[in-house]
Amino acid sequence: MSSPLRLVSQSRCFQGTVTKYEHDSQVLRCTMKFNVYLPDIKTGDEKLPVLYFLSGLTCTEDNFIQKAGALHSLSEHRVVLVCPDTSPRGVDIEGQDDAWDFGSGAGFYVDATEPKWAPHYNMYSYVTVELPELVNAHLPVDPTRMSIMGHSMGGHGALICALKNPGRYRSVSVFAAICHPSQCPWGIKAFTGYLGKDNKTAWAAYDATALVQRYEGPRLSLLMDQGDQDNFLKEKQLLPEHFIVSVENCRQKQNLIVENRMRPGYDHSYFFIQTFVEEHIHFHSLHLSASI
Ligand SMILES: N[C@@H](CCC(=O)N[C@@H](CS)C(=O)NCC(=O)O)C(=O)O
Repeated sequence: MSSPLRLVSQSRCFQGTVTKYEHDSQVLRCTMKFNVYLPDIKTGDEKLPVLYFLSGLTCTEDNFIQKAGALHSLSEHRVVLVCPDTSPRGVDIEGQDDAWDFGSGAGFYVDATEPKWAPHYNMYSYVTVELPELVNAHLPVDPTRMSIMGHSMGGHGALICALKNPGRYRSVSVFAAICHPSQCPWGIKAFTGYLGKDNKTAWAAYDATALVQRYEGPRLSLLMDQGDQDNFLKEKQLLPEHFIVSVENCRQKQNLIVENRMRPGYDHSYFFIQTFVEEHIHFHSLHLSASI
């Protein structure tokens, strides 16, 4: 059987390769691209741990892999990186390109229920089911050693993927995550559009601050980084303080190992990510290599 993954481009980088693939997504009903960094495989049957990175608003599969400076560290720690896009592409939905914070480039990692968006905007199922199944089937990764990280909207995505799937991810880390989407302008706009204005139960099911309070599952390690000069923090788009209060109120808080860092002077940009990304890769590598 031929592979569903079509090779778009490939470049060597440190002791490994960056490859862009294209495939026909069933859950998004469109052609999607994603990037993979694969450290060199030493023996034929070797399987490496895998880290998913979810990007923020306006991003594609390229931002993190090109701008974060993470590949040297991934090569050293021998961890595979998978970077998906942030929304369905090339679909025909009226208004999808009207705003930078909704529609194209802003899928918000939910499965839409509003009829206009539901046929395509299913980024939650894409990043938690369809993409990992493809990666596990066609790349040399160990499906039992999987972690997730993200930035901004992708930080929200990483948190909900981990919290909604206890035990699936070994660790989760975020840069400047949208932590309480039900109560910030970006999240309210996205949830209203994709899930419906009055569907507050569905909103809570995709909201890290609501989900973490009810978390029941094995120990989960979370690393959170936030710059104190981040304009979106000042505009109350991110609300990490709400998430931390919810962690404190979780009945099983002994199972949530949260390290929350405020970084003086840093903003929301990839310069901030570059500064701390090695610490995140090291954090994930420890969890991915631990025997459990
Ligand atoms: N639309 C605004 C803000 C978008 C923005 O800051 N996006 C963040 C994620 S929320 C990002 O990662 N942008 C892409 C980049 O910096 O490479 C702009 O373009 O200035």
